[in-house]
Amino acid sequence: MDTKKDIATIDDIRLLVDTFYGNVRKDPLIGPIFNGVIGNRWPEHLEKMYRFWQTVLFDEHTYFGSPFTPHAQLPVDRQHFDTWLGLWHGTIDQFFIGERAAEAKWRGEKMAGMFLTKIEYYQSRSSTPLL
Ligand code: HEM
Repeated sequence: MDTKKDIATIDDIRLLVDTFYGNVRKDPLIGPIFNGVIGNRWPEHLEKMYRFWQTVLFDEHTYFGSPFTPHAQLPVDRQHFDTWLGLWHGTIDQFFIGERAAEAKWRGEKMAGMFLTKIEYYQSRSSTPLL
């Protein structure tokens, strides 16, 4: 029997975010990038990401910031975003099914696509982004 349910509470978001970044940290391609920048600030990053997804999925505005800014100068390309998305979709599917689960995947895809487009734009011009 399938006991999966939709993403419905902040505890669901915590479970999703904690498991996802646990997988991210262990990934050989993107793990070192995250760990290198975040270092010992993981609790702070996770708290921020709970608020980010709470804002995106539940329309409860607890996240304030500019999501793209910390990504602008990262040494990443399509492969890194594909890895990120593979882990994101895989973690969602591990626990959840439903409309919000589908929206979380779709939002992840949209943001990853937008970040990649901007990063490639800056890289192709070797310019410093206007933040
Ligand atoms: C390979 C892909 C990615 C890498 C390597 C990456 C890396 C990072 C790192 C290192 C930070 C922390 C910066 C810091 O606190 O010093 C960060 C923050 C963040 N990331 Fe990503 N990220 C990736 C993809 C994404 C995607 C696809 C999303 C959106 C769905 C996202 C959303 C965010 C948000 C909201 C923050 C917090 C921004 C703030 O400080 O307000 N990231 N990311």
